[in-house]
Amino acid sequence: MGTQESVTGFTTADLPDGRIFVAGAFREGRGAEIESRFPADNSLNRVMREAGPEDLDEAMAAAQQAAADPGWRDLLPHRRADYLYRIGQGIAENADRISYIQSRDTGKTLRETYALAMSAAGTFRYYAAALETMEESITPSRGPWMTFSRYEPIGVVAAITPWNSPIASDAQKVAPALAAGNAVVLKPATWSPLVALEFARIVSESGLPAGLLSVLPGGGQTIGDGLVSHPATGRISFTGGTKVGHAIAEKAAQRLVPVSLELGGKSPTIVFPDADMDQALAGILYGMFSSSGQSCIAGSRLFIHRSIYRSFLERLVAATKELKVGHPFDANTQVGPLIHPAHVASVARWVDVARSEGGRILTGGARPVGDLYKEGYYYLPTVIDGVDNKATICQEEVFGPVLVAMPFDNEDDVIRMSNDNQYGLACGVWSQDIGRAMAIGKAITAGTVWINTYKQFSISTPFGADKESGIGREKGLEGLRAYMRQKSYYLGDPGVYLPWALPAMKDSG
Ligand SMILES: NC(=O)C1=CN([C@@H]2O[C@H](COP(=O)(O)OP(=O)(O)OC[C@H]3O[C@@H](n4cnc5c(N)ncnc54)[C@H](O)[C@@H]3O)[C@@H](O)[C@H]2O)C=CC1
Ligand SMILES: CN(C=O)/C=C(\CC(=O)O)C(=O)O
Repeated sequence: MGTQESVTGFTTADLPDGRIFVAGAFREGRGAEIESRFPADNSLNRVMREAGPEDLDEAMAAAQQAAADPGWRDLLPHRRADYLYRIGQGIAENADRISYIQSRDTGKTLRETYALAMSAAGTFRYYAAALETMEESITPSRGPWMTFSRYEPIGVVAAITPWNSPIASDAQKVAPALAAGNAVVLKPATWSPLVALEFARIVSESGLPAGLLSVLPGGGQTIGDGLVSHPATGRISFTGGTKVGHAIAEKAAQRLVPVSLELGGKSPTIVFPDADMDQALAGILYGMFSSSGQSCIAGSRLFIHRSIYRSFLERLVAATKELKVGHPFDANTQVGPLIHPAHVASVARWVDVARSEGGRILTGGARPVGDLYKEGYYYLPTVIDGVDNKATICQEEVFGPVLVAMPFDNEDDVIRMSNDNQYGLACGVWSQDIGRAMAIGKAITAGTVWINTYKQFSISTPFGADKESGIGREKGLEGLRAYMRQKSYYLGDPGVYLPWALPAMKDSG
């Protein structure tokens, strides 16, 4: 793979050395030994030790101490912003390196991982700017006092992230949590431990006081569960699968710890006959098969109006066959490998489920063959039809490059089918009748509606959903408030003496 590696300007020597980041220092973890491997060819990234329970306890103690330190707790917002600006600048200056490390971690293409790195840099800049401009609120007085809200830090935030877009999801939690004046203990996914450690290096170089961030790669059942259960955890911010989200929410409920949950999806995309077909085709391919389909918002259920079903589906299948499935370092690659062999097997099992339900595999449905693919964790972009919306393959999240297409007859029909699903994360509508598209978007249960576009993100726009797709919102100012505690103040007017009892109630007789 040397030739591919050389195009990056980096080698595996540039990968983080695998030490975890605890209370401002890098050191070997005291947990299990793991291997991090490159999904493109199964080559070794690092052998490292994950965090152990002792590391978690030390990180949490340091976080508590750092959060309570007046030097941080009482720091004025624009001074906290200085740290976030420095971290954002550090990420931007190291974007190529972060991109390489994240690609080695996850198998995502360099184009995708560079975009995620710059997204993370923008996230830190956005929340720094928010800190400098966010206003508190004086509420209309209803008595001889002035009323206003103050927003205070929570204390220690447990941030738990998935493997599909680690640097972006790490930043979307750590930046607002620090901006709000908290300390953060971050646990990245077991399958993508390295880029979070590069992130830790950049944060460390920003001069952020020790203890305010620790990064503990470790198992979900050990470090993840330990974070959720730890008495010092004041808020849990989780992104991952719905099943784990439920488990975390149940644990958090025992201590009434607030949670934000960014979970799974099975998002519908709808194509009307008046859509710009070329635009819709490009958007649907990107919305489904970029990130190799490993995206929470992947448009994995495609509803095509019956009048154009055959013609549009034929174009879609032909275009899917043309997608470049290749090495993540190849600039022409559109679809790279999946994260892990176990995930390839999971995706293949879902395609077998579709077959068992009468699904027709119109393209894909297998691993690619050829020297390039034999060591990597590849799976072909797959399009299936011939099943109805009640089928398991239409109800469950695959989190891989598998699209299911179905016809619809009218707006009521497609709204009903779109909502007939446990998830409610996102939806896409392709129509040049914007009034209709807005009405469809309003009627579908989804946290994000894309109209004549798809899978576009902005840190200034809240993201999240309901039903089995989560609780709460990330990004935007809502994403900042989530890491604060609102406190109401009543400031009594001078010289006003409160009557002993409230004015007598009017005689109700
Ligand atoms: N809604 C959103 O914004 C996003 C949602 N996702 C979802 O994430 C999933 C794929 O990511 P995975 O890492 O496979 O999800 P996962 O749920 O298996 O793991 C997510 C994180 O939780 C940890 N974890 C696992 N069990 C835990 C437990 N009992 N207690 C605490 N932590 C635990 C894991 O180690 C990992 O760090 C998909 O369902 C996808 O839809 C992914 C990206 C964005
Ligand atoms: C939530 N989200 C982006 O904000 C999801 C993404 C892209 C990313 O993580 O940046 C995804 O699932 O691919």
